[in-house]
Amino acid sequence: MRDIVTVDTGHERYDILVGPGLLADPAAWAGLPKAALAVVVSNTTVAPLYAQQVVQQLGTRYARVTQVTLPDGEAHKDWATMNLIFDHLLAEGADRKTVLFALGGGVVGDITGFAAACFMRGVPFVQLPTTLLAQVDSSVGGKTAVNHPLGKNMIGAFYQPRRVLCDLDTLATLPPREFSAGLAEVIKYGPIADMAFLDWIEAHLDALVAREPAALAHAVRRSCEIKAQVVGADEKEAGLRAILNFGHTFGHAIEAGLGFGEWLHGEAVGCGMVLAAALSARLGGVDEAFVRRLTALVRRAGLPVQPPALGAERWLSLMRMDKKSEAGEIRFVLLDAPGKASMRPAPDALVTDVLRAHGG
Ligand SMILES: NC(=O)c1ccc[n+]([C@@H]2O[C@H](COP(=O)([O-])OP(=O)(O)OC[C@H]3O[C@@H](n4cnc5c(N)ncnc54)[C@H](O)[C@@H]3O)[C@@H](O)[C@H]2O)c1
Ligand SMILES: O=C(O)C(=O)C[C@@H](O)[C@H](O)[C@H](O)COP(=O)(O)O
Ligand SMILES: [Zn+2]
Repeated sequence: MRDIVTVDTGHERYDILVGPGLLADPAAWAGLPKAALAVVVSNTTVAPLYAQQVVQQLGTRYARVTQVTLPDGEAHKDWATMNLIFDHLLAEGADRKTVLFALGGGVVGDITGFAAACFMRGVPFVQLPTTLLAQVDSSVGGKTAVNHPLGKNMIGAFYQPRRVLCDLDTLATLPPREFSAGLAEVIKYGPIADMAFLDWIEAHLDALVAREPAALAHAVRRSCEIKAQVVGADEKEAGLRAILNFGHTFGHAIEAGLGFGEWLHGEAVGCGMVLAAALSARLGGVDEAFVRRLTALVRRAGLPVQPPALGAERWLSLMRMDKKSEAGEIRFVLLDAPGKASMRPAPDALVTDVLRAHGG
């Protein structure tokens, strides 16, 4: 049993397959780009778990299959790690048709996608996401990047994958903290786009945490549907796509401010959504009851709701680095109403007041 969600940007079109057993299902691999060489990019944690079945599938379709194993962790989402992929591709005689397969979470997916965008000015790549976060968000939509010490995802490209295979079975080995981090991006889709989905998440959170297959399948499929629709309408974030950044202006400041890897991306986004909702309430978009509702859900998902105490000036300078800022003005994704969001500036005094009220 599998679901298919299609991303259509107007000039590129690809399928996201969602279901159990996809990595081992030959049908899921049919029709991928032809090449002499396929390269599986993974990391030291995921490769021992899943690379073998991927290599086995690819071995029936490509003359040669090689592997690059990257160090694990957000702290390694950088230029030096991406260079390991280029070193491998050049040493193995890769050409313009070589296909890269990103096997892992969002870190592997973002680095591999960016490497694919750059190598020989662009080679095809396929996303094989193995975390909840990667299945509901990062593998879809073509945002690829590495971090810079001064800012999150600062160097990157929009570059779409040829296919996304969300094998739900891989989620069985995910540590609970990482699973919670993925729930943050699932929850995100409710306040910004679909309040019925938020109701569903609240009602099925226990089933999700227990990783019940039907609940997981629905959460991944619905998340991908919402993301595919937004990306299809605004691939390069001219406007609408920014709603997918709800909670991220605060969240990325936490990640960069504490040093990448201290808080997980999903943890920072969960807390960031609470702050962004509180800021929205101060500006009249939602009421305090909605902020309490979202805070309770984020907490129930096992995510932090109290930001680190970075100090007002540090918060503001970190958030000014955000890619949505223009001419030094920070722009937040705020809720105009439950289920509806847009990008706007907010007065610094109000932002620091919200941070202070939450202990930041
Ligand atoms: N491109 C986008 O649109 C987008 C969207 C959201 C997040 N992101 C990025 O994604 C990254 C976060 O991704 P993430 O949460 O997947 O983190 P991650 O890639 O670091 O993976 C989390 C941890 O789980 C391990 N892991 C992965 N799959 C596993 C499995 N099946 N079993 C056991 N362990 C497994 C990984 O090795 C890692 O230690 C951040 O860098 C974030 O900026 C990008
Ligand atoms: O796909 C998008 O657009 C998003 O904003 C999804 C986010 O969850 C993701 O963390 C993304 O990488 C953030 O993008 P950035 O442009 O703020 O770096
Ligand atoms: Zn995110």
